[in-house]
Amino acid sequence: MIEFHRVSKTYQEVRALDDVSFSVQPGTVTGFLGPNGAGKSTALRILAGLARPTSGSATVLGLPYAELGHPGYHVGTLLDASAHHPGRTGREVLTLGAMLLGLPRSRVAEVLELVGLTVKESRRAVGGYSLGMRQRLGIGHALLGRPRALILDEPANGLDPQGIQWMRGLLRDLTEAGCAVLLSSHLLYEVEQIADHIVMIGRGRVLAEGTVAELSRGRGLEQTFLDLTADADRSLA
Ligand SMILES: Nc1ncnc2c1ncn2[C@@H]1O[C@H](COP(=O)(O)OP(=O)(O)OP(=O)(O)O)[C@@H](O)[C@H]1O
Repeated sequence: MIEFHRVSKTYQEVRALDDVSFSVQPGTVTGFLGPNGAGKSTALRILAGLARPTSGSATVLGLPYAELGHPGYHVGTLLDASAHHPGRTGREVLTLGAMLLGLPRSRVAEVLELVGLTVKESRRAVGGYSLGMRQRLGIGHALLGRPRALILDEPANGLDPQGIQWMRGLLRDLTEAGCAVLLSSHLLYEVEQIADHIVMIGRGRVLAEGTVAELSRGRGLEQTFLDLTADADRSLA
């Protein structure tokens, strides 16, 4: 459902992505893990049509994002939880999103409930939201059109343990309904709790992919991650 095929991206001197290929199947959560600067956001931005690959292709439902008709009905994106205007209320942000998609206002109330924001909170300006509340709002915004694919950049940032548990439940419900979820993080523990499948990236290259059990190799995901990213650093030093 989500497919990266030999994607490379170069910014002047920096090779942010180097021949990246992997796919995300319907009904699964894929955790996209990598240290700072590994290329995660670049890959997700390319998938969401916000940056062009230097070569290769990234598609959702077989098409590049820009070629999807009514993308909000197919793909939900959360790339920056702080992207919304700080002076707007959470309810206004969702209402504008619903209007753009031609959805009834009743969808706003449904989404608020889905992401656990109260009526009172929804009437406050987003500038006064905690990071966790902004993440919930951003996830709600991504879900407005009931998309079949979700792209989430660092959605666990700022969520407390209850928030992580809530997100795990939400993503489980979505994947049971057939949704494909790609989420990036450098928070290993959170990804381990949430993802069915993991793609590890370092220095713009896919270092490994598989289930948590496969990648843990009996020594834990964290050790695998540290070893692989150190090897990638050494090979490019
Ligand atoms: N617009 C840009 N112009 C120049 N270089 C960029 C640009 N965007 C990203 N880069 C570089 O590309 C590389 C990958 O960055 P990217 O933000 O994709 O990594 P990341 O894995 O998301 O990191 P983090 O976990 O810190 O958010 C970095 O070296 C970064 O400096």
